Amino acid sequence: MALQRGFGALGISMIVAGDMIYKINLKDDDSILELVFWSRLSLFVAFCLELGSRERVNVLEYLSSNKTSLILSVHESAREFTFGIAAILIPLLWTLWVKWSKSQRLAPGILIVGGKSQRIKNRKAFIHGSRDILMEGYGQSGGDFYYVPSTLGERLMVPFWVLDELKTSPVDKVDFVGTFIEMFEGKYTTMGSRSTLHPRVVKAQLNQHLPEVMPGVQDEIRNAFQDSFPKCNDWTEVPVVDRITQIVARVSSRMFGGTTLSENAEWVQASIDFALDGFVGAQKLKKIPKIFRPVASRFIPEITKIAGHYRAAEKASMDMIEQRRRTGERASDLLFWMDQQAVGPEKDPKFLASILLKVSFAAIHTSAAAPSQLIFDLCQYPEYVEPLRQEYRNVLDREGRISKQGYLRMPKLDSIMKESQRFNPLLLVTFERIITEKLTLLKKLTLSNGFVIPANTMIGIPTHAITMDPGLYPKPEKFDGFCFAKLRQEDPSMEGKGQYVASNPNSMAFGFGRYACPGCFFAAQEIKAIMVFLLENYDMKFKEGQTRPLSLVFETQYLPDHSTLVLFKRR
Ligand code: HEM
Repeated sequence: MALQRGFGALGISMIVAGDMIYKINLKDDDSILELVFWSRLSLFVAFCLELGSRERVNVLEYLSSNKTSLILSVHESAREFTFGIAAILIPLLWTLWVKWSKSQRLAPGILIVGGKSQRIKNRKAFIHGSRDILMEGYGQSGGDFYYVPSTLGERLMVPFWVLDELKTSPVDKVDFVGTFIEMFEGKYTTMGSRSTLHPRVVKAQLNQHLPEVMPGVQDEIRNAFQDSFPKCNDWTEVPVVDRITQIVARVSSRMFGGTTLSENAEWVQASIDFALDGFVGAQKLKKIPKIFRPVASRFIPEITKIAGHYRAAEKASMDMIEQRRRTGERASDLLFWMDQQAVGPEKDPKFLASILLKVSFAAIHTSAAAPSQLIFDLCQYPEYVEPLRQEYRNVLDREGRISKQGYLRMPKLDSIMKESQRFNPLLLVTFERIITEKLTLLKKLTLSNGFVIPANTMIGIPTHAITMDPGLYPKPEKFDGFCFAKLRQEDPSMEGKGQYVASNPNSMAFGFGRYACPGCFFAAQEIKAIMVFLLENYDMKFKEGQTRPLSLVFETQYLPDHSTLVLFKRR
C-alpha cells in the first residue's frame, strides 16, 4: 500500500514546476515516514530521468504532519542535483571499472577448443570432460597456445618456453595462489594461503632433515597399518583410497609434529576433512550466483565445519608450541622448524596452527592419490610385483627399514611410480597461474616473441597431454613400468631427468619454477616407504573380471576412484 501511494506521489511531484506546497490526506494505517521516503525516492528517480536536460531540479521536503494530513514542499535546487548525480554515477562507474578490470579478454587468433560458438556448452563439459578437451587442444594446436573453456572462463594453455620465461616472475604479476583461491572459493573456505612460511620451511629445513625424519615415518607406517588397515588374514576387500588416505594423514602428521600429532585422532581426522570439506563446500558454493555467496556460505554445512578444523589444529598444536618455547625442547618436525623460522606475526601460535592445516591440505590427498593409483596399476599388471620385491630387499636394514641411501637405490620402484603418475597424475594441468600484470594501463603481459597475454588470464601447462605426446614418449598409450629405470641405466644424462621428482619440460606433475612443489622429495620417500611396506606384508589383486578403474575427472583434477575395492591378503 505504502509503495503504491509513494509512487502516487511521484506522479504528483513530477508535474510540479516552481515552489509548491503539497498536501496528502492520510488514512489510519499510513506511516508518515514511509510516505516521505517513497516520495523522496520517486523524486530522486525523476532527477535521474532529467539528467542533462535541466540544471535545477525539483526537491521534495517534509514540512509537517498531523493525524489527517502530510504537508510536503516541492522546490527547485541545484545542490541536491549535483549530489544526486554523484550518488548515482560514482558507484555505477566504480562497479563498471571493477568489472571491466577483472573481466577476461582473449588473445586474438588463438584456438579455442570446440570453437567460439560452443564456449558456454564446453565450459560445462570441461567439468567432467577436461581430459579429452585438453588432449584435443594439445593435438590441434601442435603443443602451442590454446584456450580450454572452463567454468572459470577460458584458460590459456601455454607451450613450455613460456614457463621458462615466467618461472621466476613475482607473484604480483604471475599469481600462483590466486588460481587456487578461485578454484576452491578461498574467500569462504580459507583454502589457499599467501603465507610463505610453509613453502620456505618445507624447501629448506624439511628437505635438509629428511634422513632424520624418515625412520619415524617408517615406524608410523607400521603403526598406522596396524590400526587403520583390515587384518586381511584371508583375502579381504579394502576401499583403497579411503584407507590409504587415513594412513598418509597419520604418517604425514608424524612429520608435521611427531607422535603428539600422529597419535591425535581428532587432529588426523580434521586434517583429512579440511580438504574434503573445502572441496565439496567450494563446489556447492560455485552453483550459487556470486552476489549471494557471502550469505550462502554461512549455510553450507561443509563450509561451516571448517572453523571446527581450525579449532582442532589449535588444540592439537598450540600447547606443544608453547611448551617447546618454555623448555627450549628441540624436535625434528615441521612445526618446530616453522616456529623457529617464523618472523613477526607468523610467531603467533594460532597462526602456526592454521598453517599446519594448510600444509596438510597440500600434503595429504596429493600423497594418498599416488600410492592408491599405483596399487590399481599393480593389480592390473601383477608381473611388476616380484621384481619390485627383489629390488627393495637389497636396501632394507636389519630392522626392516629402508636405509638412508636406500631410497635412491630403488630405480624400479621410482620408475613405476613415475609411469603410474604419467597415466594418472593428480592434476591434468600444472603451473596454474593468473596473469595480474599491473604495470600498464591496458594491463597485459608481453612475452619475448611479442605475444601478449591479457591481464586476468588464467594460464597453465597441459602436463598430462604432454606426457601422452608420441613425439616425446614413444608408444605413450603403453604402460611400461620400468621405462624410466631403463632410460636412466642406458643414458647417464637421464639420471636426474628420469626421476619421479624431476621437473622438466616432459615431466611437470610437481609443477615448475619458483613455486614447484617443495614437498616432492618427502612425498617420494613417503610413497616408497608405504609401497615397500605393502608389498612386503600383503598380496593384492582385483576381484575376478575387475579391471583398473578410470580416474574421476573434476576440472583439472584427476582423482583415484574412491569407490574401488581391492582384495588384500597378509603374506
Ligand atoms: C605426490 C604428492 C604431491 C603432488 C603431486 C604435489 C603437487 C604439487 C603441485 C603441482 C604444486 C604446484 C606447483 C606449481 O604450480 O608450479 C604443489 C605445490 C606445493 N606443494 Fe605439493 N605435491 C605433493 C606433495 C606435497 C607434500 C607432501 C607437501 C608438504 C610436505 C607439499 C607441499 C606443497 C607446497 C607448500 C606447495 C606450494 C609451493 C609454494 O607456495 O611455493 N606437497 N604441489
